[in-house]
Amino acid sequence: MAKKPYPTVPRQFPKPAEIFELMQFKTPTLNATDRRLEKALTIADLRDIAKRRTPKAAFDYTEGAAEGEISLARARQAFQDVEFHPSILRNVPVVDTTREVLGGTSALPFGIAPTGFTRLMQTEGEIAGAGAAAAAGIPFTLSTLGTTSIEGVKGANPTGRNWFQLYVMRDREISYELTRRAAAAGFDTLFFTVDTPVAGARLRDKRNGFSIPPQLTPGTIVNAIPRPAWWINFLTTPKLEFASLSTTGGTVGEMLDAAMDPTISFDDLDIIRSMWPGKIVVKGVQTVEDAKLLAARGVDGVVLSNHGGRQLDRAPIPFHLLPDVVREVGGDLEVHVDTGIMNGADIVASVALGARFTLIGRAYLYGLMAGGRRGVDRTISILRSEIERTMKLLEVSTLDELGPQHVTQLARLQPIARPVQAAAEQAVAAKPKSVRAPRATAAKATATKTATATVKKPVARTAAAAAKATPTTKAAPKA
Ligand SMILES: Cc1cc2nc3c(=O)[nH]c(=O)nc-3n(C[C@H](O)[C@H](O)[C@H](O)COP(=O)(O)O)c2cc1C
Repeated sequence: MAKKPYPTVPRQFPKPAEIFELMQFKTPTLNATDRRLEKALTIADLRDIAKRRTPKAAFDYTEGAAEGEISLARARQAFQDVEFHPSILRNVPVVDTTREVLGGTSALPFGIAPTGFTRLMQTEGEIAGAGAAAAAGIPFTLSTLGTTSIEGVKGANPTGRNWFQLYVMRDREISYELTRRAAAAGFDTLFFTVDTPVAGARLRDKRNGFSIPPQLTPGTIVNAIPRPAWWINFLTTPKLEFASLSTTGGTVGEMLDAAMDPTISFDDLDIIRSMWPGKIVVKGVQTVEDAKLLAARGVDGVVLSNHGGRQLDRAPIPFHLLPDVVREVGGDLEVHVDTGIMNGADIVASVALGARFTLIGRAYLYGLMAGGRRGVDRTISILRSEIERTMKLLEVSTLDELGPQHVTQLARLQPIARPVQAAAEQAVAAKPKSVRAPRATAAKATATKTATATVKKPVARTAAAAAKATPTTKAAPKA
């Protein structure tokens, strides 16, 4: 045979031992839920499973946000627009993900956010959430609109950390009584939610005709056929209802509107604070100015949050607020952040920019809908491995080593407040000062002044945003 003009790999007969080596099959997972969950590698995968298994109205109630759902989309986008700056050769064989938060420890830098009507998503509801949190060593937050009682959650997480989220309602006594019960049950922190003076417009609920309690219509029956497990769970477990409130029917939005009080104020915060023996955190802070007011009032923490986009649409992106708020009040109180977290790397980025802690809402609920308690365990384990992997790739061994040098927030939408203010300032400067304005003009001048003052704050933020890295300066680490 003619010699080949290039080197070749020698050929042989297949060896049985080598074939056998290739045939080491994995023992099959017998439990169907585990089998399903094993295939979920990301929170987005859990979401896909959740969507297949949950009736449309319940899934949409969970996944949906307010109006055009722009707040949520932007918050998620902001996390995707993170650029990380890894260090190298720092010898990091293991990472420590524990975090001191609000006077206690959490094994991971996130906890489970308060969510209302949770047993709608899957019948195990808060019991699954609190149990999974207990197993993982992270805090669980029970909502005022929860479907399991304060004492029921304590039973599911007897030795771990439980937090209680409070809505101050029209009937103040209901809120005061819940506060007393949560304190008596040993919940260590109260989250006072302030972004819900009225309900946001959850249009999916309206379109789906979703009401409390859920009603059977021809549409829901057709939708139920491919989702028998959810219905079997629903019909064979205790009635789905709010554990701490009696409801009057209608959508969740209509119920919220009936229960909430748009007149709540800082005085209510002071009253609740005087009643609560533990730590108090205000959830739903959306401006630097409000964070400063709260720091001056001595609260223990704030959650930068727009309620997962379920309240005001086109609200500020909490993750973008983070550096400014941390700079202004980070020395006085703990700054937490939520809305849009779908990946452990989102949590790492938040910690790097100064968040003491983060909360997960839908990421937890997707797991719950995908597989009850096991699904929530899966959510936590996915996020844990993403956090650990990101830390190892950044070559930091503790969360405290993370800093702004590790993250650039790439700007996508630039505020245009600056030219507006510049024009207003120019107009004021152009006015001859020596001429005494007649009455009407004086009134106009005052109006211009007010307009200038109101655009000033966004401009200050604009300047801060501009100082953040933009796509053109993206290689520069954030100061
Ligand atoms: C279905 C659902 C119900 C919620 N219910 C409450 C609630 O009762 N009280 C509250 O303070 N926040 C509530 N939230 C907001 C969450 O606590 C959290 O701020 C939000 O989910 C974070 O955004 P994410 O879902 O993108 O993680 C709810 C969120 C969802 C998705």
